[in-house]
Amino acid sequence: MAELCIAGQQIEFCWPSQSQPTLRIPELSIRTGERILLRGPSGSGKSTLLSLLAGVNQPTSGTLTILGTELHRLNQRRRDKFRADHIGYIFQQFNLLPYLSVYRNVLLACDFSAARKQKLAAENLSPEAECERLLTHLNIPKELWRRQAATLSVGQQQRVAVARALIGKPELIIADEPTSALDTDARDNFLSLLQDECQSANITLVFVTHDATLSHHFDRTIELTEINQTGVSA
Ligand SMILES: Nc1ncnc2c1ncn2[C@@H]1O[C@H](COP(=O)(O)OP(=O)(O)OP(=O)(O)O)[C@@H](O)[C@H]1O
Repeated sequence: MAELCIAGQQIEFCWPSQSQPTLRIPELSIRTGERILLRGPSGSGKSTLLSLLAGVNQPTSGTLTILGTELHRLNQRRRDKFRADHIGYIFQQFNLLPYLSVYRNVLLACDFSAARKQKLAAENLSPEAECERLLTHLNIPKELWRRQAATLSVGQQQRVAVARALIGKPELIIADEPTSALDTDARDNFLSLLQDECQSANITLVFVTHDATLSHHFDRTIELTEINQTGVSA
């Protein structure tokens, strides 16, 4: 059986301010290298589940293992390090540092992770060379690399955020609706580039969207309303 990147049993999560759990998921298995579309209506708990996968929040009960590690057993400092080393996160609003250059924004992910730098070094790559390869593959013209990130278009910022998530080949990429501001052509192009990079490095991808028309880009779609036994709350 293929190795699991994500394995969860009886995962339950309740926000401290809420009386009912947002998530109650009996079983969640995602194989290494699988590219998953996670879908569900607004308020169904997609971002909440991503926060558990990234170790930002911990399940209230049950077990959740990411790359063989139960993140809730780590202290905050080791969880942050685990995330920097092994997980690339693409946020809905990209979260680039607006006054830093495109180039520095991408390299930042390596500044925070010796493991990412080591992985590149093992392939005789410098972070700078990999940054340039990714920006080129993601169609960011060279004349933009020294510009402040905030001066780029939304679509360009989105691709810079992908380069930052991918640099140093983390094992897991989590993307929280990064395509919502794109038109259909730009979205398909963006997804193809992201998929290419994940496929070539055997990176597991968990990609959240409302949009069912994107499912053909992925190996498998998980409908949150089907696996979550609390039902939809919105
Ligand atoms: N920080 C928080 N504190 C308390 N409750 C929260 C918090 N974040 C989310 N929730 C609640 O958890 C439930 C699921 O929210 P979540 O953001 O995970 O849904 P979603 O599926 O990602 O929605 P959307 O598609 O609109 O982004 C909602 O009822 C929401 O009110």
